[in-house]
Amino acid sequence: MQQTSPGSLLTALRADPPLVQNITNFVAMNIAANVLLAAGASPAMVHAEEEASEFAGIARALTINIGTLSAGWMKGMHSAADAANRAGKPWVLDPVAHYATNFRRQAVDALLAHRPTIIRGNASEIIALAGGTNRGQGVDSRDPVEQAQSSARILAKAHGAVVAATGEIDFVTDGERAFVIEGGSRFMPAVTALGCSLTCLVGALAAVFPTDPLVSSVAALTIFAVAGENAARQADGPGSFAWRFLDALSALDGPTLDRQARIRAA
Ligand SMILES: Nc1ncnc2c1ncn2[C@@H]1O[C@H](COP(=O)(O)OP(=O)(O)O)[C@@H](O)[C@H]1O
Ligand SMILES: Cc1ncsc1CCOP(=O)(O)O
Ligand SMILES: [Mg+2]
Repeated sequence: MQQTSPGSLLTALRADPPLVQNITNFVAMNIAANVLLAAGASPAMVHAEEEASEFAGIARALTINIGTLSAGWMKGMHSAADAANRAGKPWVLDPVAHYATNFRRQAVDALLAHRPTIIRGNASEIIALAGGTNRGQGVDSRDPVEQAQSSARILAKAHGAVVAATGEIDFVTDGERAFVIEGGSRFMPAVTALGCSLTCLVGALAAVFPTDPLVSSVAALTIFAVAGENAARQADGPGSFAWRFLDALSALDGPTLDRQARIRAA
């Protein structure tokens, strides 16, 4: 097992569970916290403007998601992103349905000014963020990841961030290097907030290996791909898939992850 393989990073996460602050949405809070616990991390859903920046000083990584945005939450997001940057900690942006309304578009523009370490979105969100025409509907993607790859590369260069575009396959790039990760299950987009939960896991892996957020992002995407594949084997539909996914995440170990990983340079 290489020192930076997904399996070795999962083992490192379990050995020293990172505290991850998530400013996420009402839909995602519960499942995302359970996903982080099943993976072995310590989640904390902390968004109030009175404490968000103080907490960012304690946590090893921060994730910000605009899924159920309101004006009060924006203040917490800005102060937490500032605090994470000042402390040199990685933070991840999930621009949920940012193309849907002016409020969301403006919020994402303002958050991008804080220079996220990693941006994780579905294919439609990544295409739209780079100014392309997308077919997304609300929070749901309707574009193939293949079409988001050039957008992801453009965004990565423009914002100095790692950019992950997810869907049936996943694509991740820092603007120079790029990888495709295969796996997962058709049930995944049928369970709400799994993408939001993945964003939180991307934060957890960035905390474990902050020196190379592309490598840590590949690990997080691979963990989801392999756990999703394993959970789907016995799932009857989205309901049983959801609990089997948590079980598959918690059962996954480093060597198994590396054995099942399907990652290729792109
Ligand atoms: N059709 C699919 N087949 C396999 N995995 C999928 C599929 N659609 C999404 N996924 C996986 O589901 C997770 C969430 O991605 P996605 O659905 O793109 O995000 P979001 O929930 O933000 O729209 C990722 O791990 C992705 O690889
Ligand atoms: C349904 C919904 N509505 C606002 S946020 C949200 C959850 C979106 O989760 P995901 O982006 O992971 O599909
Ligand atoms: Mg999403």
